[in-house]
Amino acid sequence: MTARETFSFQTEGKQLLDLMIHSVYSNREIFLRELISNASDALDKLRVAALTDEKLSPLFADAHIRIALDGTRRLLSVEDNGIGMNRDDLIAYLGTIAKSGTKEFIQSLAERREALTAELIGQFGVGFYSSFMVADSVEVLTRKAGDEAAWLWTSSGDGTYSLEEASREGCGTTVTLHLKSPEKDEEGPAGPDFTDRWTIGSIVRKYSDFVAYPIRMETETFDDEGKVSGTEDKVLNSMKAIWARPESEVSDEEYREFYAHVSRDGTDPLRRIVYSAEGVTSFRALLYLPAKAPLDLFLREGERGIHLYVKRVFIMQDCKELIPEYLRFLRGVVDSEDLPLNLSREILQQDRQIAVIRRSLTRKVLDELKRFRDGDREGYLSFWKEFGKVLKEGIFADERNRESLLSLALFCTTEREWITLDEYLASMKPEQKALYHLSGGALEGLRRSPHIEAFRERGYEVLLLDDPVDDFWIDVVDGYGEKPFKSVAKGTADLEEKPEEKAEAEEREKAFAPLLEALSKSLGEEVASVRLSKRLRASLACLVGETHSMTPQMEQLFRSMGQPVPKLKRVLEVNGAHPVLERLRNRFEKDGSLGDYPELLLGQAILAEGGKLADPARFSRLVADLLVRDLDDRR
Ligand SMILES: Nc1ncnc2c1ncn2[C@@H]1O[C@H](COP(=O)(O)OP(=O)(O)OP(=O)(O)O)[C@@H](O)[C@H]1O
Repeated sequence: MTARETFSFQTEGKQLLDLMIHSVYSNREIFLRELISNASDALDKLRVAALTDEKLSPLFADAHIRIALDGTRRLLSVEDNGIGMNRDDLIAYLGTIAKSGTKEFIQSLAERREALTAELIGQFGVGFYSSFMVADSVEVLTRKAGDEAAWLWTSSGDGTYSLEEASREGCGTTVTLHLKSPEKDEEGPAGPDFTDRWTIGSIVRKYSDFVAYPIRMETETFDDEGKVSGTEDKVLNSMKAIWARPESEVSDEEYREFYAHVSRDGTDPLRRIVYSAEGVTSFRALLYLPAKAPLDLFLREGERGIHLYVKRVFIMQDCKELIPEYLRFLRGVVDSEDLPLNLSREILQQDRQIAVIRRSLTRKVLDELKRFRDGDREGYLSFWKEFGKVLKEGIFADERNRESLLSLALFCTTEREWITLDEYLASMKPEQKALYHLSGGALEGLRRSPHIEAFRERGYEVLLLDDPVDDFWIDVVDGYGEKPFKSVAKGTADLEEKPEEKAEAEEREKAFAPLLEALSKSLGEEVASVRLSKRLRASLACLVGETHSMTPQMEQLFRSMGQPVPKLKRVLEVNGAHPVLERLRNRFEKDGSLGDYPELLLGQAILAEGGKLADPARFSRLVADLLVRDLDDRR
């Protein structure tokens, strides 16, 4: 036997424990749900391991979870005969927080010294550590399936834990909580008594009724006269797969609890999708739209939450193949009637039936989202604000459902907030030829951009695409509702002109030609060319891309990813009707000089679109020189 060793929790583990111990969280009973979920996961893991390892298969017998209570010593234990943990597992799983996102989140909470509220707890799975909300100390006695050695992990939540070799009959894990005494407990003697059988029974039924393994608890038996005659193990949960029951027979409460179980999210979901497909491929699905985006939504290794079952038997967690990447925020289960039980991750990728399930689920989810959009716009908007960015990835990636996804998207425009493309089309001017849009930067900047001036003047609404992902899909989509998409910051503005405007523009073109050529020459490699603008009204200058060129934001993104990108050259458009241009032309015609104006015009156009100057110090010097000259002139 090895001696007892003491370890420190990893920093974030300490911080999480600290938050758990010192926060008053009204819903502390969820610690039991967390322990039961872990036990149920451990049984799932053993069952799956036993499928491929013959030595383990006899171990998966009489799979169960057992709760034991001792009121005198204030003990509560949750025991399972699942996969168990070895020494390394204990250090890796109970000494560290492995989940990406959670770590950063805890750190930022601890730095801000923010109290752990139900809302915050909801944003990450509280897991095993939640035991410390109700216990002074916790013991974990565990033995990994296939191992002889067992281990005892103990901690009082004070920043350290200890490990020592121990013995345990059979594989599995027993988590024993030394419950806080009522005097030390924040809720005092009036709080729930977690050693009371009735209390525990109702907590189990409330949160864990559908757990697929029996949750047993020793219960007193009574003789005919009502006297305690002994004890026996009673099963507390119904074990009914919630998705296999008709929707009308399941209460909202049960659906909510199941969501908490599969998602480990403490916030109620926004909506559920219950789906049953019959035919060549039969399956049932119970999916949820979470209310809040998880912390790892944009991390490559983030969790993808659909669990796969075959004929009510758990097969695997986070089955990525069941839904497209852009629906990765969905949580829930899919239960197939036809797939084999011994599915491996490799087989999954090529399985034809999985592909059929994915197509059918995608269609169903998109239909449900349309219903959501039409039936509860406010709710849908809150969904869109959390997950719209992810759905928009689908516009790019899923050609088959592109039209549907476009119809689901909400946009802010120069005139309105959060409208659909159909709403945009419905209020379009009759002569308007395209769905105009502008991308790059934050909404406020876009709203003030010089590029939109002529469009606004004509009453054309411009879609403001402020998500970086917009630059990707907008390039692959031809149009919507038979109208093309057109950037107001690319190509020449093809706004129709009245005959007198046309004549005036031609006149101006001629008059400005020599100046434009000289400006273009002076700016050299900085711009593709300099031309008179049809889109500017009040502003002096702006930069526009070629019709199919990258936006500056995309250029920056590719560069930051280390990809070689040719330098983007854009056209400098100047406003011929602006007094500065008029005066510059006079000066140029008089003595052929341009002074610092080419650089000033270019810098000014970059600043107006919220861009970054290559040499801000130099630009600021040029402006200062200009100010001196102006002030000198006034002396
Ligand atoms: N009863 C158990 N049997 C085997 N392993 C367990 C058991 N309880 C916990 N573990 C291991 O410890 C890990 C950490 O558990 P914890 O409850 O903190 O987080 P989690 O279950 O992974 O995530 P969540 O935050 O979603 O609860 C688990 O992932 C699992 O590997």
